[in-house]
Amino acid sequence: MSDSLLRVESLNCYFAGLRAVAELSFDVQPGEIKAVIGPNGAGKSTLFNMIAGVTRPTSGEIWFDGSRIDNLPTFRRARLGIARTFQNLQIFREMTVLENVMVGRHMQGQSSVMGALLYTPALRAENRAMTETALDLLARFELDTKAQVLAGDLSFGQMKVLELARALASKPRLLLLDEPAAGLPQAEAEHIGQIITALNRDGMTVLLVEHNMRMVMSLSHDILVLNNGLRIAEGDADHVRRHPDVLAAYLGDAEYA
Ligand SMILES: Nc1ncnc2c1ncn2[C@@H]1O[C@H](COP(=O)(O)OP(=O)(O)OP(=O)(O)O)[C@@H](O)[C@H]1O
Repeated sequence: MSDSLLRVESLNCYFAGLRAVAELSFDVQPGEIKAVIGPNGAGKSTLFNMIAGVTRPTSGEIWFDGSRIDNLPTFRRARLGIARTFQNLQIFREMTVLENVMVGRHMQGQSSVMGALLYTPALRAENRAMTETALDLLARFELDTKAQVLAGDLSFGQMKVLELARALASKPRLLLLDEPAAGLPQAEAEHIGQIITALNRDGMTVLLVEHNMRMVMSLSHDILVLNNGLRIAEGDADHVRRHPDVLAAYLGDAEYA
């Protein structure tokens, strides 16, 4: 569809003959929360990495807001408005919480290299504005009281929230969330789910990979199910939950109860 924010077309990824993603096509519409699920080894991370620009597709196309992006380096995709979080947190533990968010915010900074070297008034003003925006973000996630705390001293759940805040600091249009609930007890997973839902209500488009089925089923508008690199189902929670191929793929998987 032409009004998609993200379009994946006939995407393939082979690793030395092993098919990780095969002939995969799908759309993400602006304003939707779409989840990608599937058993271990289904190809979810490979797909995510191809969209973020970490893994090069063997063939196929990826389009973002009308532009083809599969040949662009990661930072160009980020500048176009794609932000991501990582399954294994990538927090700077020796930096403060505020500094971690500022790192994300600097992606959008406009000052020139010369301006940065001379620390011009324009850069000072930009930095001030960035700090305020970062503090606003932290307040939104109830982390403002921790702004000056070292990120490494946060609880695991707070680090997950911080990573989300940092991704948002670049003011993305598409948020790629790689297992945002991984490693969290259900109550904290629900808190993350509420944050994602609130962001989406404010207009954020989200594509997430997640094993926590309760979270996926409760917040996704659309769910894409992969198995062995292939799409086996796509649709809303009710459709996916009842799909015979999905049930067969997850047979014996305790997480999908
Ligand atoms: N860099 C790589 N080199 C070789 N094979 C890889 C590489 N990355 C992934 N694979 C293989 O591709 C297939 C898909 O893996 P992928 O990590 O994308 O699955 P996944 O759905 O994310 O699994 P999980 O839920 O366990 O994270 C697997 O068979 C995996 O072993």
